[in-house]
Amino acid sequence: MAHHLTGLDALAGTTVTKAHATGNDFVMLADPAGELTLEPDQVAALCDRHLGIGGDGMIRAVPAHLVTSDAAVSRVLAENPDLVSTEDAPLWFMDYRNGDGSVSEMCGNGVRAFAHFLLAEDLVQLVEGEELPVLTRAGMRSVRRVPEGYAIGMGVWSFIDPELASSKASDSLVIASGLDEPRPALSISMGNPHTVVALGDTALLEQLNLQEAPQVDPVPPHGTNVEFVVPAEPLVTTDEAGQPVGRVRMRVHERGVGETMSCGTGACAAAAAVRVWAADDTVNLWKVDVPGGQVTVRFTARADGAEDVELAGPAELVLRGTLA
Ligand SMILES: N[C@@H](CCC[C@H](N)C(=O)O)C(=O)O
Repeated sequence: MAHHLTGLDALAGTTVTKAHATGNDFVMLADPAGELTLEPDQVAALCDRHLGIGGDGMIRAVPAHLVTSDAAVSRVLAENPDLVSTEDAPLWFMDYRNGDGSVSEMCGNGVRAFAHFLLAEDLVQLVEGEELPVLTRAGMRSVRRVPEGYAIGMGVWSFIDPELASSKASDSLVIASGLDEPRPALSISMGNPHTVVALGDTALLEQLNLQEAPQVDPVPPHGTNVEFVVPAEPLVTTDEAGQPVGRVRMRVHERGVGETMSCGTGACAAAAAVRVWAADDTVNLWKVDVPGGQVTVRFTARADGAEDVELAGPAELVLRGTLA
C-alpha cells in the first residue's frame, strides 16, 4: 500500500538537510531564489517522523529582500533601517515553522542550526571574532562562533504580563500529567512565549508525562511553550575563573511540537525565571541541562535595566539529500 504524503509531491527534487542542536531537530531547506512556498501540511509532512524526514521543526533559509511581502520581515527591516539585503550580500531570513506546520516567532536552537547550515552550504562566511546577522520574525539576532559551537545574541527577555514586573512571582497555574496538583508558573517572552514551572526535585521532573500537553491557566494570548525546571543543589557554584554559575535541569513541551530534547528560547526563559525567583540578578551565567545535552545562557544588563540574553551551544548536520 502506498502512503501519500500530503503536499510533498510538489517538493520532489528539493535538496534537504537534517540538522540538530542539542537534540532539537530540524529539516533545513535553502531557498536562495525565494521560490519555495511552503504550506502548513507540507511542513507537517516533512517533519513527520514515520512518513517524512522527521523533525521538531522546519527551517527555510531565504534572502530577506526576496520575502518583503512577509509582514514580519518587512517590519524587522523597517525597525533596522541600516540593514540591507541584496543579491550580492543577502541578509538571511530564518523562516522557522513548528512540526505541526504552525509559525513561530523564534527558535534559539534553530538559529545555531541555521548558522551551521548557511556555512556548510557556503551561503555565508563567518570569520572568527565577527558576527553574522540573522533576521527572525522576533527581530534581528546575531551569531558568533564559540568553542562549543555558536553563541546567539537573543535580545532582551521580558515578562509576558508586564504588570507582574512588580510582584515577580507567578502569573498562572500549570497542570501536567504526572503532577499531583497545579503548580504556579511565570510567563516570559524570548520573542516567543514561555511559561516556566519550578519543581522541587529531579524525580518529579522525570515522572512528568509530556506526551500530554500541560494545561496553562490563563494561557498567554498566543499560546505558550511550557518549561519544567529543577534548580541544582547548590543552585550556584563557581567556575575555574572564579565566576558564579547557576545550574538547572529542564524538560519542555513545545507549542506546535510536543516534548522536545531541547529548546533554546525555553532555556533562556527558564534561567530568567529562576533568577527572578532567586531574587538574585548577580549570577549572570547559567548552565541548562536538557535531555539532549547542555546549553549556556548569559545575561548582560543594559543601561535601561533590561537584560540582554546570549545562548550558546552546539549544532550538527546529520544528512543532506534530495526529496524523492
Ligand atoms: N525549539 C525552539 C523553539 C521553537 C518554537 C516553539 N515551539 C514555539 O512555538 O514558540 C528553540 O530552541 O527556541
